[in-house]
Amino acid sequence: MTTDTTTKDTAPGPHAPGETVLDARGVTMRFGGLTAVRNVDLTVNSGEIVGLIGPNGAGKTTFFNCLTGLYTPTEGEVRYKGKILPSQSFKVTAAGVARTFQNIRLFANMTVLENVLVGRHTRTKEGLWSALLRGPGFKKAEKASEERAMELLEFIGLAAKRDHLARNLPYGEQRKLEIARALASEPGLLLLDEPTAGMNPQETRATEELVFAIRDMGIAVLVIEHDMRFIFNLCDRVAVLVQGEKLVEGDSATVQGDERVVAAYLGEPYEDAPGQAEVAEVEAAEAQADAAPRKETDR
Ligand SMILES: Nc1ncnc2c1ncn2[C@@H]1O[C@H](COP(=O)(O)OP(=O)(O)OP(=O)(O)O)[C@@H](O)[C@H]1O
Repeated sequence: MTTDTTTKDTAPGPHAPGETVLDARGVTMRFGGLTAVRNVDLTVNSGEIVGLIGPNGAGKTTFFNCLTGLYTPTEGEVRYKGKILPSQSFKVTAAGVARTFQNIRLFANMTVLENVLVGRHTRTKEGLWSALLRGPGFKKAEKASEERAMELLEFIGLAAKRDHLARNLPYGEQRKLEIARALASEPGLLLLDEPTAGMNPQETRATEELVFAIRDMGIAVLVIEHDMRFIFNLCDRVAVLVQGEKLVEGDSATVQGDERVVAAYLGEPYEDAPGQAEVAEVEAAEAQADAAPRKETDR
C-alpha cells in the first residue's frame, strides 16, 4: 500500500488539523408524511473518523443523501469547510466530498482502471463524457490522470487487476474499487455507506486498515456501518440515529455504555422509556413465581 498524498489538477487541497470539515445543522428530511431525518446536527473535523450507526430504517442513508446533494434537505443546512454545499451531487463531489453507496455502483463492463479514471472527471478539465469517449482533450490529460489512478490502485491493492472488468472482481474487491473511485476525486471528506457489507472477517479487518490509511492521507471520514466491532475499533466519534433523530453522540466507550443505544438495538426499554412500568410489572410477577415453592409434580 503506498501512501502518496499528492493532490493534483483542481483538487481542493489539504486542510488544517482540527478544522471543521463537515458541519450539518438542523438537517430534516421529510417524504410526504414521513420524517426520515429530524433536526440532526453533525460535525466531522479533519483527521477524524466519525461513525453513524442506528437500526434499520433509522435514516442514516437518507442523511448521507442530504449531505451529498442527492436530496435537498427539507430544513437545515450543510457546510463543507464553511461553505454551504450545492444541491447537485456532482457539484458536491467537485467541492471535495466523495461517497460510496450501500449498493455497489461501478461501471460493470469497464475495467478497474477505467472506473477510477471516471472518478477523476471532477478533477480534470475534460469532464465525464470526454473521459468516457476518450476524446482529444482527454488523451492530453490522460497520462497524468492514469498515473494518479494507478497510485490509487496501488494504495487500494488492485493495481495488478487494472485491466480486469469490474464485474469480474470478487465482491470485496468491488467495494475496494468503489473506494478507489471515490478517492480519485481527491476529496477532503469521504462518506462510506456500509463499506464492509457482505465481507468476510478478514476483508473487514483489511477495510479497517484501509480506512485508517485514508484518514492518515488527510481525508476525514464519515462511515455508516452495521458491524459494531468495525465501528467501535475505527471511529473517534460515533453518532447514533434512531427513528431519524440523533439519540447519542460520543466516543466508542461512551456510546457502547449508553443504555439507550442498547435499548434502541435490542428493543429493550430504558429508564423512563414508554412501557417500562409494564416490564417492571412482568418482572415482579416472574420473580414472585420463581420464589414460590414448587409443587411435587413440577419437579
Ligand atoms: N425516497 C424515499 N421516499 C420515501 N421514504 C423513504 C425514501 N428513502 C427512505 N425512506 C424512508 O425513510 C426511512 C429511513 O430510511 P433510510 O434508508 O435512510 O434508513 P437507514 O438507517 O439507512 O436504514 P438501513 O440501515 O436499513 O439502510 C425509512 O422509513 C425509509 O423507508
